[in-house]
Parts: sequence; C-alpha cells; structure tokens
Amino acid sequence: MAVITLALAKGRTADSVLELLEQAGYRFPDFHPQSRKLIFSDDQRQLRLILVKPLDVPAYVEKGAADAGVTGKDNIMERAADVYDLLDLALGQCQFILAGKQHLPSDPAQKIMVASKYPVVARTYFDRRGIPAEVIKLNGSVELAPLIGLADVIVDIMETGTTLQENGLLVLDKLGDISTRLIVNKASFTTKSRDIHTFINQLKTGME
Ligand SMILES: Nc1ncnc2c1ncn2[C@@H]1O[C@H](COP(=O)(O)OP(=O)(O)OP(=O)(O)O)[C@@H](O)[C@H]1O
Ligand SMILES: O=P(O)(O)OC[C@H]1O[C@H](OP(=O)(O)OP(=O)(O)O)[C@H](O)[C@@H]1O
Repeated sequence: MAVITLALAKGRTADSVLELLEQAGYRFPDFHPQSRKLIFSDDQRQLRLILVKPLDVPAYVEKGAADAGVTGKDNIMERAADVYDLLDLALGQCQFILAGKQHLPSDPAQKIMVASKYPVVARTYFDRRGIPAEVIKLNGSVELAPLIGLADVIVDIMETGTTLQENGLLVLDKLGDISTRLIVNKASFTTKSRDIHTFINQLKTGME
C-alpha cells in the first residue's frame, strides 16, 4: 500500500476537513491546532498530510508534490490547475458574486474597475461578456474597495451575505457555487489508482 500525500488547505475549513478525515478512519495523533508542524502522518501510515495555504493547494497537486488536495473550488478555479476534481466534500459552501454600490454603468465603452482576491476569475467573467475591465488584485477586506473609490465593483465570496450587507453593497450577479473539493494529481490517479479509490471510498463513508 502506497502512502498518499494529501495537501490540506489551512484556514477556516481545516478543522472540519480533519473531522471528516477522522470519521473516514484517519487519525493524526500528532496534530493539534497550536502546532507549527506542517507534515503529519496518520496512525496507520496511509496518509501523509501537508498543510498549505488554500490558494497553493492546486499547485502542489498539479506538480505532483502531493497526490491529492483538499481546498475550495474558488482556489481551484483561480489557479486553473490541470487536476482531477473528484469529490465534493459538502463543506465550506459559499458562492462567487459580483457586488457593488450600484448597477454596472450601461455605457459599454466605459472601463469597469474591479477589485478581487481572484483576479483570474474576475478577468474571465468580464472577458466572456466583452466588458472592458481593469482588475486590481487585493488580498482581503475586498468590500472596502468600492466604498473608498478604489474600484467600481468586486468579485468575491459570499457566505451569509453579512459582510456585503454591513458595507452597503448589492449582489449584482452570481458567478457560481463554491464548496471544498478533493482534487487528485493526474499521474497519481493512474499510479496509485487502488489506494486513491480506497481513500475516496473511505471519505464517502465518513460523509454519510
Ligand atoms: N465566508 C467565507 N469566506 C471565505 N471563504 C469561505 C467562506 N466560507 C467558506 N469559504 C471557503 O474557505 C476557504 C478558505 O478560507 P480562508 O478565509 O481560510 O482562506 P484565505 O482567506 O484564502 O486564506 P488567507 O487568509 O490565508 O489568505 C476559501 O477558499 C473558501 O473556499
Ligand atoms: O457572506 P459572509 O458570511 O459575510 O462571508 C463573506 C466574507 O468572508 C470572506 O472574508 P474573510 O473573512 O476571509 O476575510 P478577508 O478575506 O477580508 O481577510 C469573504 O472574502 C467575504 O468578505
């Protein structure tokens, strides 16, 4: 049995994914939330867990440094990674939205200023509609941009809608649903096929 290296997104979804892994039968005795360690093995030595930034998970998996990864669909879309997206873990559910103080200007010649943590997703949205846009990459507090004149609109994540509401922003469009996914390296899917299928089946059992 080959060990599967799993890249797990640190941050808000990590605890619930670890809980799911435990329900699926994988226990990490060394893991505790205050630890600064970045690599953990489960007690059966079937999984090697590596903790990485959510947006970095697709790169680890695409390049084969990890056989599989768990991260939000937002990050998979932003990185446009060449990986298999095999299982919706039904965690971290939220959606991509376009939001602003008011509706987009109707003059098609007018360039829209867009702020986003997801510049690739934002660029794709406006390019597909043939709307001229300039995208400004931000790393957080994105809702601030239209309030202080840095941008006309934002492309960001909405979960409860509280952040938009408390900052007086309207949802102008919905770009798609997001949830936490299991992604798999294409070569590993062939070379470690049996172990990866076993892992997926265990996860499915843990989700029941
Ligand atoms: N309300 C939400 N806001 C943001 N992300 C959410 C929300 N609900 C679920 N998610 C999911 O959780 C993932 C991780 O979110 P988190 O805020 O921990 O990461 P991050 O903001 O990318 O990390 P960092 O703060 O290190 O830049 C997101 O990529 C998304 O898939
Ligand atoms: O719809 P809601 O439930 O209000 O959640 C959405 C908010 O949560 C995320 O921000 P996060 O907390 O990660 O902060 P940051 O990106 O500004 O650092 C996201 O970028 C939104 O701002």
